[in-house]
Amino acid sequence: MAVYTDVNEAQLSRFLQDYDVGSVLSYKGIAEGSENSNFLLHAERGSFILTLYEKRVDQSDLPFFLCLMQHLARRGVICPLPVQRRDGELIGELAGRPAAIITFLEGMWMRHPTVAQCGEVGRSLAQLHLAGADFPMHRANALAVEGWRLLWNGSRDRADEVSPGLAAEVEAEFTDIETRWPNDLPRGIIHADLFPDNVFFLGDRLSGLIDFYFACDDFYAYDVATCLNAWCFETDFSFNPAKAAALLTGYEAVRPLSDREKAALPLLARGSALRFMLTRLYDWLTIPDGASVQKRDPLEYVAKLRFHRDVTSPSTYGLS
Ligand SMILES: Nc1ncnc2c1ncn2[C@@H]1O[C@H](COP(=O)(O)OP(=O)(O)O)[C@@H](O)[C@H]1O
Ligand SMILES: N[C@@H](CCOP(=O)(O)O)C(=O)O
Repeated sequence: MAVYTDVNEAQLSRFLQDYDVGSVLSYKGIAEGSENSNFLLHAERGSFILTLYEKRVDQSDLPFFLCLMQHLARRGVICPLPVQRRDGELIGELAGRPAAIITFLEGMWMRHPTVAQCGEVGRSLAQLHLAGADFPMHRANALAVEGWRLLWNGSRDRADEVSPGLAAEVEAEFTDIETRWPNDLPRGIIHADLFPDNVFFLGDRLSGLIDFYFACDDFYAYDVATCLNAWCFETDFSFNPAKAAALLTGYEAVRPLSDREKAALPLLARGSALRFMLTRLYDWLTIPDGASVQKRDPLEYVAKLRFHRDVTSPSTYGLS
């Protein structure tokens, strides 16, 4: 689910008086998503997504996320455009939560993306990186290497409940990854969560990137590594080299990777797999069974971690 906070008609009508979108025609909660409460809103002047920001989002980050979407949309990235209130602000308050309206994007996310769609994602990711280069705001990656430790401290003692031996395996990963993590690769604004459920398609044409609520400053190649993990493995967790080659070729058609970025990819992909394994593990152990939030399988990311651990050359990903 992703409606944690309910909104009644009177509250919504009052909220919309601060916007120039006309009156409500209809609205309904959206089940997908996990962080915030989202509603599909049909108003007299169009269709929008209404988001109420919940506790997992730090309110002080909201101007960064919304101004970033505005910046990227103005530079041609196909992403939602936040709607300005009459007073020029992007954030209001609804049902006691900070709230915003963004434009609705047509399309569907792909549960089984094709090789061609992976190429489109690579291309769009590189466009996002270039378009974000002159964005004046900054946000440190709260889920960079140091942040992983905090998550791990909250789950280490129970990790073996999920898979025997997992605690020792993850400890060894931390030691290796923390020691070897690069500190001087090209960096800038990254999406940081560009999974298939955050990318819409109309056929093979990419029609939108959404969910910028993990966006931050970090290595561009780390964002590429996250996409390799999210897009280029099959449901049995096997790696699909054709999808990886297409994703990287699409990316490099817009922003070529340097030799150092390419050489770092196996380690970055391992680190990214560890990051998503840790958030999933934490949720797996802390969200009660039967809660309406969808829990994602941490073992999927253990399998990806193991795959990258054995990669000795970026050529495995289709790079020369
Ligand atoms: N701009 C948009 N256009 C169309 N649908 C959207 C848009 N933004 C969000 N959605 C819908 O809302 C769902 C949840 O959005 P998302 O930003 O991923 O939420 P969360 O941050 O809670 O994970 C998406 O899966 C999609 O169905
Ligand atoms: N993509 C992450 C979870 C974040 O969920 P989202 O609904 O905000 O995209 C994962 O798969 O672990």
